[in-house]
Amino acid sequence: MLHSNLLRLVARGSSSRLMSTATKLTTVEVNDETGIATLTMNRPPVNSQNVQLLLDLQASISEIENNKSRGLILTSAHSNVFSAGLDIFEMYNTDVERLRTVWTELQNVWIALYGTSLPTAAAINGHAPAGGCLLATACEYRVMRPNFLIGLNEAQLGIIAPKWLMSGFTNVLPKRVAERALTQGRMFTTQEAFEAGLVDEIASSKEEAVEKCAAFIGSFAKVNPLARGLTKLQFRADNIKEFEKIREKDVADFAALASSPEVQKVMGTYLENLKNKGKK
Ligand SMILES: CC/C=C\C/C=C\C/C=C\C/C=C/C(=O)SCCNC(=O)CCNC(=O)[C@H](O)C(C)(C)COP(=O)(O)OP(=O)(O)OC[C@H]1O[C@@H](n2cnc3c(N)ncnc32)[C@H](O)[C@@H]1OP(=O)(O)O
Repeated sequence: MLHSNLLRLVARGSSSRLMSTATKLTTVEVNDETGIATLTMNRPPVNSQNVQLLLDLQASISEIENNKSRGLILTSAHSNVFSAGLDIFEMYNTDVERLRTVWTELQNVWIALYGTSLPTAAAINGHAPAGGCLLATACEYRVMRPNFLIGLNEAQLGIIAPKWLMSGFTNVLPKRVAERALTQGRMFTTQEAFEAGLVDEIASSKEEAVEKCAAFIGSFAKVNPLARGLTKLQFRADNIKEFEKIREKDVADFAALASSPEVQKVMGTYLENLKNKGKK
């Protein structure tokens, strides 16, 4: 019998191990040769981030930190979407407590990923709007497949992303480019994202994206891991401190904003458009 919380299984041949987790919406596979863990989001159809996916992501990040992996690659099990961002269905017509939980768990995932000392990279094998872009930009390196879209489109939805949520984005883009993109709610094509520096490389397949991410993580092979990790965290310390200061208030602000009739109306219209898109 497989125990869901501790067994390590031989998954594909002898070169990688699927680390069993208590989770269902993410999997963790560690490459035996490189020691790098691949964390795959698997919530069909578009990895929209409901509370369960956010909890599973946290559990998988902890597992990777605890199993002495050399780095973490975040990717998606789906062919054309990395993650569609927060699950709008879960935020629509719900109570304030649920909204507080959604936001608290989004914060928890972000800080776990942004604040890990492990080397991290995102193999972006599909669209990455809003919360999808948030996860990708929490990583240190991004490789994306062609002809997809990535960006923080909140302004287009009439909503405001808090500063911590933008900080991965503003870390990697020049201030002027970031300001314009955020105020426009701009979605970048893969090529545009590459030219702007939002993604570091383009790969023609998911496998190639994962390989390029592994090569980035491998580039630290000769660097002392403690020195590397502490240096990374010094770069991120200001954003993390700012976030910790406003964390509680941010949950209250989000719950108030997302439960307001105006934003609920935006969500309703948005969901209608998404549903109608499927019928066209
Ligand atoms: C509107 C938000 C309001 C308030 C929040 C307030 C403040 C928060 C500030 C910032 C934090 C972050 C917020 C977010 O992340 S909000 C989510 C933003 N996401 C998007 O705008 C992406 C929407 N989706 C798409 O653009 C496309 O689906 C996508 C390009 C990802 C994939 O396209 P594709 O053609 O492959 O699939 P679709 O047919 O469009 O979708 C398939 C299926 O999935 C459902 N779907 C898509 N996205 C979501 C989602 N984010 N949440 C829930 N469900 C989603 C879609 O309805 C389809 O369902 P079905 O018709 O049943 O098959």
